Amino acid sequence: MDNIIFIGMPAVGKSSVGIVVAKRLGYRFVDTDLLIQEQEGKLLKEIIAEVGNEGFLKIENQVNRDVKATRSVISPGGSVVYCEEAMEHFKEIGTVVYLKASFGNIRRRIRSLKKRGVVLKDGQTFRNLYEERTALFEKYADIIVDEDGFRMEETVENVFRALDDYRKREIEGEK
Ligand SMILES: Nc1ncnc2c1ncn2[C@@H]1O[C@H](COP(=O)(O)OP(=O)(O)O)[C@@H](O)[C@H]1O
Ligand SMILES: O=C(O)C1=C[C@@H](OP(=O)(O)O)[C@@H](O)[C@H](O)C1
Ligand SMILES: [Mg+2]
Repeated sequence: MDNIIFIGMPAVGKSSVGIVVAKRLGYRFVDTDLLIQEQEGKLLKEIIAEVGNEGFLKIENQVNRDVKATRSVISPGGSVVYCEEAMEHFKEIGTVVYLKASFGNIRRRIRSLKKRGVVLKDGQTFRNLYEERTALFEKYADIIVDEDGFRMEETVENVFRALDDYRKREIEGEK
Protein backbone atom coordinates (compact mmCIF):
# COMPACT_ATOMS: atom_id res chain seq x y z
CA MET A 1 0.00 0.00 0.00
CA ASP A 2 1.28 3.37 -0.98
CA ASN A 3 1.39 5.35 2.25
CA ILE A 4 3.96 7.71 3.77
CA ILE A 5 4.21 7.86 7.55
CA PHE A 6 6.07 10.68 9.33
CA ILE A 7 7.67 10.04 12.70
CA GLY A 8 9.81 12.35 14.84
CA MET A 9 9.85 14.53 17.93
CA PRO A 10 6.91 16.78 18.79
CA ALA A 11 7.08 20.10 16.88
CA VAL A 12 9.47 18.70 14.27
CA GLY A 13 6.81 19.26 11.59
CA LYS A 14 5.15 15.86 11.03
CA SER A 15 1.76 17.53 10.67
CA SER A 16 2.78 20.71 8.82
CA VAL A 17 5.25 19.06 6.43
CA GLY A 18 2.89 16.06 6.08
CA ILE A 19 -0.05 18.07 4.84
CA VAL A 20 2.05 19.84 2.17
CA VAL A 21 3.50 16.52 0.98
CA ALA A 22 -0.02 15.04 0.77
CA LYS A 23 -1.33 17.99 -1.21
CA ARG A 24 1.52 17.82 -3.71
CA LEU A 25 1.00 14.08 -4.23
CA GLY A 26 -2.79 14.24 -4.36
CA TYR A 27 -2.88 11.91 -1.35
CA ARG A 28 -5.20 11.96 1.64
CA PHE A 29 -3.77 13.46 4.81
CA VAL A 30 -4.44 11.72 8.12
CA ASP A 31 -3.32 13.29 11.39
CA THR A 32 -3.95 10.44 13.80
CA ASP A 33 -3.87 12.82 16.80
CA LEU A 34 -7.14 14.18 15.43
CA LEU A 35 -8.55 10.64 15.14
CA ILE A 36 -7.67 10.10 18.83
CA GLN A 37 -9.43 13.35 19.80
CA GLU A 38 -12.49 12.41 17.72
CA GLN A 39 -12.73 8.92 19.17
CA GLU A 40 -12.33 10.10 22.77
CA GLY A 41 -14.29 13.33 22.39
CA LYS A 42 -11.53 15.22 24.22
CA LEU A 43 -8.35 17.14 23.57
CA LEU A 44 -5.07 15.21 23.78
CA LYS A 45 -3.94 17.14 26.84
CA GLU A 46 -7.26 16.35 28.58
CA ILE A 47 -6.86 12.64 27.79
CA ILE A 48 -3.30 12.65 29.14
CA ALA A 49 -4.44 14.52 32.30
CA GLU A 50 -7.24 11.98 32.85
CA VAL A 51 -5.67 8.61 32.06
CA GLY A 52 -1.96 9.39 32.39
CA ASN A 53 0.85 8.59 30.00
CA GLU A 54 0.32 4.83 29.98
CA GLY A 55 -3.41 5.20 29.36
CA PHE A 56 -2.77 7.63 26.53
CA LEU A 57 -0.20 5.33 24.91
CA LYS A 58 -2.77 2.47 24.95
CA ILE A 59 -5.29 4.64 23.11
CA GLU A 60 -2.58 5.92 20.75
CA ASN A 61 -1.52 2.34 19.97
CA GLN A 62 -5.09 1.23 19.27
CA VAL A 63 -6.01 4.18 17.05
CA ASN A 64 -2.79 4.06 14.99
CA ARG A 65 -2.80 0.26 14.70
CA ASP A 66 -6.36 0.39 13.35
CA VAL A 67 -5.72 3.05 10.67
CA LYS A 68 -6.82 1.82 7.26
CA ALA A 69 -5.23 3.86 4.51
CA THR A 70 -4.07 3.83 0.91
CA ARG A 71 -2.38 6.67 -0.95
CA SER A 72 -2.24 8.64 2.28
CA VAL A 73 0.25 10.67 4.24
CA ILE A 74 -0.11 9.74 7.90
CA SER A 75 1.23 11.97 10.68
CA PRO A 76 0.93 10.40 14.12
CA GLY A 77 2.00 12.05 17.40
CA GLY A 78 5.65 11.86 18.44
CA SER A 79 5.00 9.26 21.16
CA VAL A 80 3.71 6.68 18.65
CA VAL A 81 7.21 5.13 18.59
CA TYR A 82 6.42 3.62 22.01
CA CYS A 83 3.43 1.80 20.46
CA GLU A 84 4.77 -1.46 19.08
CA GLU A 85 1.68 -2.73 17.28
CA ALA A 86 1.08 0.66 15.69
CA MET A 87 4.66 0.87 14.44
CA GLU A 88 4.54 -2.66 13.02
CA HIS A 89 1.32 -1.73 11.22
CA PHE A 90 2.94 1.40 9.74
CA LYS A 91 5.97 -0.60 8.54
CA GLU A 92 3.54 -2.93 6.73
CA ILE A 93 1.40 -0.28 5.06
CA GLY A 94 3.98 2.27 3.94
CA THR A 95 7.32 4.04 3.99
CA VAL A 96 8.32 5.45 7.36
CA VAL A 97 10.07 8.84 7.17
CA TYR A 98 11.87 10.11 10.27
CA LEU A 99 11.96 13.92 10.35
CA LYS A 100 15.02 14.67 12.41
CA ALA A 101 16.01 17.92 14.14
CA SER A 102 18.59 18.71 16.79
CA PHE A 103 17.67 18.83 20.47
CA GLY A 104 18.21 22.61 20.51
CA ASN A 105 15.90 23.17 17.56
CA ILE A 106 13.09 21.10 19.06
CA ARG A 107 13.51 22.65 22.51
CA ARG A 108 13.24 26.14 21.02
CA ARG A 109 10.02 25.25 19.21
CA ILE A 110 8.32 23.76 22.26
CA ARG A 111 7.86 26.52 24.81
CA SER A 112 5.65 24.59 27.22
CA LEU A 113 5.90 20.81 27.40
CA LYS A 114 2.78 20.57 29.65
CA LYS A 115 0.59 22.73 27.43
CA ARG A 116 1.69 20.80 24.36
CA GLY A 117 0.97 17.52 26.20
CA VAL A 118 4.29 15.75 25.63
CA VAL A 119 4.36 12.22 27.07
CA LEU A 120 7.15 12.75 29.59
CA LYS A 121 7.60 10.31 32.48
CA ASP A 122 7.80 11.70 36.05
CA GLY A 123 11.26 13.14 36.60
CA GLN A 124 12.34 12.50 33.02
CA THR A 125 14.24 15.36 31.42
CA PHE A 126 13.43 16.46 27.90
CA ARG A 127 17.04 15.70 26.94
CA ASN A 128 16.60 12.11 28.16
CA LEU A 129 13.30 11.78 26.28
CA TYR A 130 14.99 13.09 23.12
CA GLU A 131 17.76 10.48 23.38
CA GLU A 132 15.40 7.62 24.28
CA ARG A 133 13.15 8.37 21.32
CA THR A 134 15.98 8.98 18.86
CA ALA A 135 17.01 5.34 19.16
CA LEU A 136 13.41 4.25 18.42
CA PHE A 137 12.96 6.65 15.50
CA GLU A 138 16.15 5.30 13.93
CA LYS A 139 15.02 1.73 14.49
CA TYR A 140 11.74 2.20 12.63
CA ALA A 141 12.82 4.67 9.92
CA ASP A 142 13.07 3.62 6.27
CA ILE A 143 14.29 7.13 5.46
CA ILE A 144 15.80 9.89 7.62
CA VAL A 145 15.39 13.53 6.55
CA ASP A 146 17.54 16.04 8.44
CA GLU A 147 15.75 19.31 9.00
CA ASP A 148 18.43 21.43 10.68
CA GLY A 149 19.29 24.54 8.72
CA PHE A 150 16.42 24.14 6.26
CA ARG A 151 13.20 26.11 5.88
CA MET A 152 9.97 24.14 5.78
CA GLU A 153 9.65 24.39 1.98
CA GLU A 154 13.21 23.06 1.63
CA THR A 155 12.39 20.18 3.97
CA VAL A 156 9.42 19.29 1.75
CA GLU A 157 11.77 19.15 -1.26
CA ASN A 158 14.26 17.06 0.72
CA VAL A 159 11.48 14.62 1.62
CA PHE A 160 10.58 14.15 -2.06
CA ARG A 161 14.22 13.68 -3.01
CA ALA A 162 14.75 11.14 -0.23
CA LEU A 163 11.59 9.24 -1.24
CA ASP A 164 12.74 9.13 -4.88
CA ASP A 165 16.17 7.81 -3.88
CA TYR A 166 14.58 5.22 -1.61
CA ARG A 167 12.22 3.98 -4.34
CA LYS A 168 15.12 3.76 -6.82
CA ARG A 169 17.16 1.73 -4.34
CA GLU A 170 14.16 -0.54 -3.74
CA ILE A 171 13.77 -1.16 -7.49
CA GLU A 172 17.53 -1.82 -7.85
CA GLY A 173 17.27 -4.31 -4.97
CA GLU A 174 14.42 -6.15 -6.69
CA LYS A 175 16.37 -6.73 -9.91
N1 LIG B 1 12.04 24.18 9.23
C1 LIG B 1 10.85 23.85 9.75
N2 LIG B 1 10.26 22.72 9.36
C2 LIG B 1 9.07 22.36 9.89
N3 LIG B 1 8.39 23.09 10.81
C3 LIG B 1 8.93 24.24 11.22
C4 LIG B 1 10.18 24.67 10.72
N4 LIG B 1 10.48 25.84 11.34
C5 LIG B 1 9.47 26.13 12.15
N5 LIG B 1 8.51 25.17 12.10
C6 LIG B 1 7.29 25.21 12.89
O1 LIG B 1 7.32 24.11 13.79
C7 LIG B 1 5.97 23.68 14.04
C8 LIG B 1 5.82 22.20 13.75
O2 LIG B 1 4.59 21.79 14.29
P1 LIG B 1 3.80 20.51 13.82
O3 LIG B 1 3.70 20.47 12.33
O4 LIG B 1 2.54 20.49 14.61
O5 LIG B 1 4.80 19.36 14.27
P2 LIG B 1 4.49 17.89 14.79
O6 LIG B 1 3.25 17.41 14.11
O7 LIG B 1 5.72 17.14 14.40
O8 LIG B 1 4.34 18.03 16.27
C9 LIG B 1 5.07 24.51 13.15
O9 LIG B 1 4.54 25.58 13.92
C10 LIG B 1 6.02 25.02 12.07
O10 LIG B 1 5.60 26.23 11.53
O1 LIG C 1 5.44 13.33 21.51
C1 LIG C 1 4.49 13.30 22.35
O2 LIG C 1 4.67 12.88 23.50
C2 LIG C 1 3.16 13.79 21.91
C3 LIG C 1 3.07 14.47 20.72
C4 LIG C 1 1.82 15.07 20.23
O3 LIG C 1 1.82 15.05 18.79
P1 LIG C 1 2.87 15.83 17.85
O4 LIG C 1 4.13 15.03 17.80
O5 LIG C 1 2.19 15.91 16.53
O6 LIG C 1 3.11 17.18 18.46
C5 LIG C 1 0.60 14.35 20.76
O7 LIG C 1 0.45 13.08 20.18
C6 LIG C 1 0.66 14.14 22.22
O8 LIG C 1 0.47 15.41 22.77
C7 LIG C 1 1.95 13.49 22.73
MG1 LIG D 1 1.41 16.56 14.80
